[in-house]
Amino acid sequence: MKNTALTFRQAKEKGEKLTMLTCYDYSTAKLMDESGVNSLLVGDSLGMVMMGYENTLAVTMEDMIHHTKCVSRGAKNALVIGDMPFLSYHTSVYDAVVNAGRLIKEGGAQAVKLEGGADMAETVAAIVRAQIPVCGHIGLTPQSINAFGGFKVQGKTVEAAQKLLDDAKRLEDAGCFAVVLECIPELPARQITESLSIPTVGIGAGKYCDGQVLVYQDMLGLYSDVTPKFVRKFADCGTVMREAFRRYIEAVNEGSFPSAEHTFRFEGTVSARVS
Ligand SMILES: Nc1nc(=O)c2c([nH]1)NC[C@@H]1CN(c3ccc(C(=O)N[C@@H](CCC(=O)O)C(=O)O)cc3)CN21
Ligand SMILES: CC(C)C(=O)C(=O)O
Ligand SMILES: [Mg+2]
Repeated sequence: MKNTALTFRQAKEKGEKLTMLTCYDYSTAKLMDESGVNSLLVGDSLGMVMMGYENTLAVTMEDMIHHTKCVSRGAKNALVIGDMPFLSYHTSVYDAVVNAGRLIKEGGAQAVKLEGGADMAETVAAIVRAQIPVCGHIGLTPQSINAFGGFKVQGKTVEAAQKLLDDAKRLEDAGCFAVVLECIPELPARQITESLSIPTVGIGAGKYCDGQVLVYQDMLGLYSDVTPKFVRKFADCGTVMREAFRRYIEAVNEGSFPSAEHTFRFEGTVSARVS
């Protein structure tokens, strides 16, 4: 059955965990959907893992729409969430609603995600008024890299943790159906999770969150430019892929590929050569 913003809220009421993975293309979306993940996040992390940028700031609405289209076509049951890229919602509430709408209308997503807390509450409320479900995102918000001075753990002091809890509550009040907690210690993540009626989805936020999300290239061992402490490699697909590419090159070079089974049959006689 199709996961929706509503089933996210209900999962928390039932005490069921939620799973989310980032996804950027059709074939991977199908594989993930078939494995039963609740949600596919077309993250602006695609700037790093798909495009090779050092951070997420250069990602455009066109990049996000392109990849969201690809993922939507492959997701039968998973909720597709389109990530709003840097500067697509900071310039005005109007811009935010228009750009959120594009991820839905053009990208085929069922929800959007944006970074920020109390400062974005008004923006979130306006998008929700347009009937677009919004997922919040607080803690390490990568689009704030220049303000933070790097990808750094947030909410380490009592004051910072209190601010995160206030932000989370403002997002819930503004109408978010879920909130991502990125790179914060276990205790504040647990307190936020217990204080909200909407689910928290953690990435580097410990085990007490209602759900978890990982960048799929990280969990498959396909990307190593940044290696956050919170990543578990569930498979070493990088090694599998490198080895397959090497075997292909070797087979072509030695002439064992393509063999007869991969070659089309000619129907004329061997002597009737084309000239
Ligand atoms: N491939 C990938 N995986 C991600 O999880 C991810 C992205 N890209 N791009 C967008 C953001 C950036 N993220 C990051 C990137 C680096 C760290 C990192 O290196 N953190 C340090 C903590 C530093 C500190 O102690 O403050 C670590 O050791 O985990 C964390 C999150 C998470 N997101
Ligand atoms: C890491 C997740 C939460 C994200 O925002 C992204 O992939 O862009
Ligand atoms: Mg993101």
